[in-house]
Amino acid sequence: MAAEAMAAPLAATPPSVARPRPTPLPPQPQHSARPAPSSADRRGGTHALPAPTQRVALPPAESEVSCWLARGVLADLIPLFREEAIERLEQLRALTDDDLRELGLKMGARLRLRNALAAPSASTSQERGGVGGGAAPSDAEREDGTAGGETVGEVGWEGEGEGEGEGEGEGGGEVVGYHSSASWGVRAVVVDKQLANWNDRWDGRVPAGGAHLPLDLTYPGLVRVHAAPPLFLCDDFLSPQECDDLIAICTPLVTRSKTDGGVSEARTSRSCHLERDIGAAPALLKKASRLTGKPTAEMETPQLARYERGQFYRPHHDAQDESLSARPHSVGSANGGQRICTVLIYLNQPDEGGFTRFERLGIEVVPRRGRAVIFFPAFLDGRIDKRYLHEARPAVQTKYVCQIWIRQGVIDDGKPAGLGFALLSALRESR
Ligand SMILES: O=C(O)CCC(=O)C(=O)O
Ligand SMILES: [Fe+2]
Repeated sequence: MAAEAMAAPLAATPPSVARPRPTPLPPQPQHSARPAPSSADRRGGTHALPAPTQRVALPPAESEVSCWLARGVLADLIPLFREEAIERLEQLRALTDDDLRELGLKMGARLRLRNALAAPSASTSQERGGVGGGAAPSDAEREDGTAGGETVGEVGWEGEGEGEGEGEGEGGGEVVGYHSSASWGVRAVVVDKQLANWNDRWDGRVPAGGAHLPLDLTYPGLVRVHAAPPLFLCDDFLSPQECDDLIAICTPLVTRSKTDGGVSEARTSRSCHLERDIGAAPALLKKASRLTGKPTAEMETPQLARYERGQFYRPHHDAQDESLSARPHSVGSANGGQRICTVLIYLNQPDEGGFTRFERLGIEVVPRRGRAVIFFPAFLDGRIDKRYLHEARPAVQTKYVCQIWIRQGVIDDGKPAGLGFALLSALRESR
């Protein structure tokens, strides 16, 4: 389904591996004659919001109950409550002992559940801004602040640009800064020429006149580490507690990650999606919103992913590659438009491996707990920016990440939050 294709980034394959055939796409709605203004327009940008969206299912996201159960010793009950569509903690609380017995829960499980619900951690996520209690996993965390890998040099920061409008010329770029301290960790890599000229129908030219989503450059900790195209890091984007919460949620929920064509040998991690309005998601999306100026309704449900030793995500673009699509712009315009910004956050800090490599920029980002990497898979107008080809290098130790993909416009996920969507659409229409 088209929306799933967008929610799971397109996997691209190196030349030695057969390229997966683009998934045939269902008929797509046409752009409306009069697109509504986008948030960027309101900020003075020039791009147009994609057509009113078609209601297309997004990948299934985990419910509040699943996330809460996942945090404690109750993960075994997730399938049961999923099956019964018990999604909110208040629904769970309303179940009587008889109800639970009827659902087939043994006395031991009923007791565990009752005790867990009585604990302070069982207040709703909205009240707490987090998800239930339970010990966070202790894997792969380092407190000494170091990260593996050789760092090849140090240069001073050359100031921060405005994050857009540099999109002309050849695909090369300039690393404006990386730090010699490995704990800081952006390192230059020798660009693999084959990948740099890799056969994704990119001739090395960057579309003229392209602008990227502007960021709030005053966001605490935001640093531009690559000039053109811009690539930003933001350390401590998430606190250690927020990272631990997300890791704890994702551990029992993840299933094999998919790409545009479903399960693929190009992407071997496991992942899940969180509802936008429950658990840790709202706080997470709020930060992304502050950073990008985009409303959370224009963000996909956050994804959590886990890589075990040896798992990877081969070079790919996060945006729909129109040149590979049978219907240019189709997936993007179907619901929310193209992905124009990726906020990738590392939730833990492996000692080695798991770097995010941008081969065409000649840099690798070192995973560091709480660090966000921000880049722009497509320009504001929806054209893909192929300079951001990237991959997750094979993990050596378990690695956890969280991804937030921001679209050109509002995503209609068919959820009650659709009220917000409807209001926003109405507001935009009336302008
Ligand atoms: O895990 C990483 O380092 C990169 C993940 C990624 O590129 C993706 O999920 O689209
Ligand atoms: Fe990606």
